[in-house]
This record gives sequence, C-alpha cells and structure tokens, in this order.
Amino acid sequence: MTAVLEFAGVTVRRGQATLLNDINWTVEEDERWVILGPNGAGKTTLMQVASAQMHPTAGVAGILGEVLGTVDVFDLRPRIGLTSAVLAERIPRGELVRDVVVSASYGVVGRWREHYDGLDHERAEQLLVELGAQRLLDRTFGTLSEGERKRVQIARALMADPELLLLDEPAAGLDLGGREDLVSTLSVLASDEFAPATVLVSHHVEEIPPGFTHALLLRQGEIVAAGPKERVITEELLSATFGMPLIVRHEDERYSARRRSRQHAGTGRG
Ligand SMILES: Nc1ncnc2c1ncn2[C@@H]1O[C@H](COP(=O)(O)OP(=O)(O)OP(=O)(O)O)[C@@H](O)[C@H]1O
Repeated sequence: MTAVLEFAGVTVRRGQATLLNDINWTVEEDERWVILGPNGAGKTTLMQVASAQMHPTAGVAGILGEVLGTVDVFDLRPRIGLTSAVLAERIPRGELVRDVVVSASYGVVGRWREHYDGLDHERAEQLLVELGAQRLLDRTFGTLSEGERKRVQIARALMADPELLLLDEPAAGLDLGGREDLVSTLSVLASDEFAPATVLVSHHVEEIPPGFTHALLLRQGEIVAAGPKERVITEELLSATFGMPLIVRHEDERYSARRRSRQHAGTGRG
C-alpha cells in the first residue's frame, strides 16, 4: 500500500499562535478519512498543508510521494482535487457549469480562451451525471443553490483525475435534504475502488458518509485521536474533542451526537 499523505511532526505557527502542533498522520491510497473538530481546531490549516497550499513551519509533510519544500508545488497541486469555501468564491458567477468543471483539467478558475477537446467535455458531463447534477450543465454557477454548487465543486475537483481528494466542509450551509443527498453521494464515491484517497472535513458526526474508513479528531491544533473510525468515533474521544459530555449513537451506518443532559450525567451511559 502506498501512503498518499505522510506527515511527521507537522507544525504550523503564525506569530505567537500555534495552528497545528506536531501532527503525525498517514493516509493510505484506499482510505477515506473524516477530520472532525470544533471551530478553530486547525482543520482548514491541515487541509492547506495537505493540498500543498501552505508549508509547515516545522516537520515533514509527505504528499503523493514527494516532500513539501523539495518539490515544485505547481507539479504537485494538479494531482490533488480540493474543494473549499475560498476556492468556491473564486469561481466566476457568470460561468457555465460545464465550463466550471472542464476548466479544472487545466487547473484554472474561469474559462479564458483555453482549448478543451471533446474528451474533456465528455468527462465533465460524465462526472456531473455521477454526482446527480447533469441537469445543471448549462446553468451559470451563480444561479445554483448551495447544494448544487457543492456537487459542481466536487465534479470540478475530480475532473483532473486526482490521486488525492480533499473536501473542506462540503456540507456547510446545506439544508437537511441537501446534506443527506451529499452524504449519499460521498458514500457512493467512497465505495468506488477507483476513487482517489479522500479526506473530508466536517463539524458533525452526522455528516460521516457510510463507507468512510478512518477518522482524525483535532482540538486546538493537536490530534486527540486518529485511526479506524470505529475506534475513534466514541463518546469518550468526541467528548474530549468538543469539550463537552456527549452521547454518540451509531445506527444504520450513520452517527449522531448530542450533549449529555444532567439527567444522564450521573448514570454513566445514555
Ligand atoms: N494567520 C493567522 N494568524 C494567527 N492565527 C491564525 C491565522 N490563521 C488562522 N489562525 C487561527 O488558527 C486557528 C485554526 O484555524 P483553522 O481555519 O485551521 O480552523 P478550523 O478548524 O478550520 O476552523 P473552522 O471549523 O471554524 O473553520 C483558528 O483559531 C484561527 O483563528
């Protein structure tokens, strides 16, 4: 098995603040990870390093067999599919959905006289079909709902056939139906043996798609736990991560969590 990410002692500091502290983490190519943690835990910073957008202050970040800092990031970045709120903001609102997706094969945002051949357009269309967004092909990005935009962004991230897919809070801003649709789309993707190694950032255990294999819990820039999700998504570890007593349920391959009430507090279990 080949490691897609291999972080050793990765630390990111900005002024007096330590955003990530001594992160040791390995992602293999057949794994699907979810990163959970409260606001400000360092999840986006971790994705910034994993996508070769940010260098660690200390430690070694191995990405797709290369070591960040010893390789041209412009060779590395096209091998990584990334979705994030920051990237979504850069997509021109007047751009057609088919162009938003197809332009990813050239690593650009905004179509400007690039030449794409028929195969690129076929692939873009196929990805939108797989993500249940084919009917959006000829709409402009600015007219889409938040949930539709997320699907288009994931299709765009997959367009260049990445070896690593990083999804930074794809469910943020979605309503219940939109979230459930996205979770099932990601679950289908997770079970596809040809899909790339995937890392999904989330605030909520409800958003962990069935088929995801591993979890990493982050709090104040440090790993609370990382490994196979059955060992990591536990009441004890999630309570420590979010800093409050939680009751965690696991049913039909989905998780849910809520605060343990005072009534439960003395009983030990919910
Ligand atoms: N340039 C900077 N200087 C100082 N602190 C920073 C800087 N950039 C980010 N931070 C802080 O680092 C911490 C981690 O930020 P990050 O965006 O990685 O967290 P996150 O887990 O993704 O949060 P959220 O869930 O709210 O999106 C936050 O407390 C943030 O305020």
